[in-house]
Amino acid sequence: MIEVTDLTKHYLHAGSRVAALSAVNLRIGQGEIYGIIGRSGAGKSTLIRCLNLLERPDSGEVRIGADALTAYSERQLQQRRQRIGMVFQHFNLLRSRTVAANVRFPLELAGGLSAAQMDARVDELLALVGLQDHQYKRPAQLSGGQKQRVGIARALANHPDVLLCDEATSALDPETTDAILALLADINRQLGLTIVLITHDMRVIRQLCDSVAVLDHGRVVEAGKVLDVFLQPQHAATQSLLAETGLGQAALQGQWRERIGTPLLKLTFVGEPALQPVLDKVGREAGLRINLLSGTLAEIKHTPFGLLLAAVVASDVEVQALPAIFAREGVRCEVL
Ligand SMILES: Nc1ncnc2c1ncn2[C@@H]1O[C@H](COP(=O)(O)OP(=O)(O)OP(=O)(O)O)[C@@H](O)[C@H]1O
Repeated sequence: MIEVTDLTKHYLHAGSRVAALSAVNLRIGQGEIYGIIGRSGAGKSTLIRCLNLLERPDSGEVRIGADALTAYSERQLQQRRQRIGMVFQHFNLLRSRTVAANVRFPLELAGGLSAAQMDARVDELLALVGLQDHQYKRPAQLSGGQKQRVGIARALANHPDVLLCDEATSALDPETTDAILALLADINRQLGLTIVLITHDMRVIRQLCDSVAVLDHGRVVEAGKVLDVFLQPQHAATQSLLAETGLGQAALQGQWRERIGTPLLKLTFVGEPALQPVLDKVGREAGLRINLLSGTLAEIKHTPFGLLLAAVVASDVEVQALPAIFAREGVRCEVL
């Protein structure tokens, strides 16, 4: 469990104090993949760097398991950081070293293993990230995705209990991003490792994370299970980030409410109902014609979900009865 309590951080800029983080609280469960999302300047980098105390907060506490990192001396922190892996946006590989030597580097720094033990560990890590055949190459001879695989192998070298990912896929194309996200999901499953990542991309959150916190102007404005936050976003910052993905209520509602002039239904399907012809069934049962205006079918971490906007020509009484009818089919219906 990672617990962040009342974390505050200011920077001095041109003689004035800029609040980068204001009273941030997070609870991240053991083995969870936890995403922190926000726009540029929201405080994401500052927050992730405060988690391993690369950045000292002004006040507040960071605990990882039983360790209160904020109370540690620099020397104690150096030791503890060896079990906090970090993956960077621009990989941060040593150019003069081979792939194997990059992965070996943190083992050399930590000490305690013989050369043969380090070699065996490097082989194991390269197999885990699928780079067995590239161990003698140098970073310049690798693709972006392969470089990030080296970065991930290096971060895992000393058996960390937490992996921090700082925009780990934002320098990669969409296909390579998918492959790296799949690798991180696989590592989380295989090793039971807690992963905390920062991103500005809701797609990363949707594909990979169990929980999410939305950061806005240095504050956590919303946090919870990804499914809940996606389907019922409470804060304007979350709604605006979701709208860009086509999954937000704002994008669904848009101008249509005014123009169509009939009640609109927002229908949310999670799991099996997302794949069933529920709209047709309910329309027949209620004797109403439901006109589909827009819709999305997607997955949140392998759970299918659908978000539909529909218009219905019906009396007020008939419309008010619809949420209960849809609920029987496992679909949430809101009359907008
Ligand atoms: N070293 C610094 N000195 C002064 N101000 C800083 C410093 N680092 C960050 N800030 C300010 O703190 C705030 C949060 O910055 P931070 O880099 O954490 O945001 P971010 O969400 O990671 O942004 P991005 O996505 O653009 O990297 C911003 O207003 C930024 O200008």
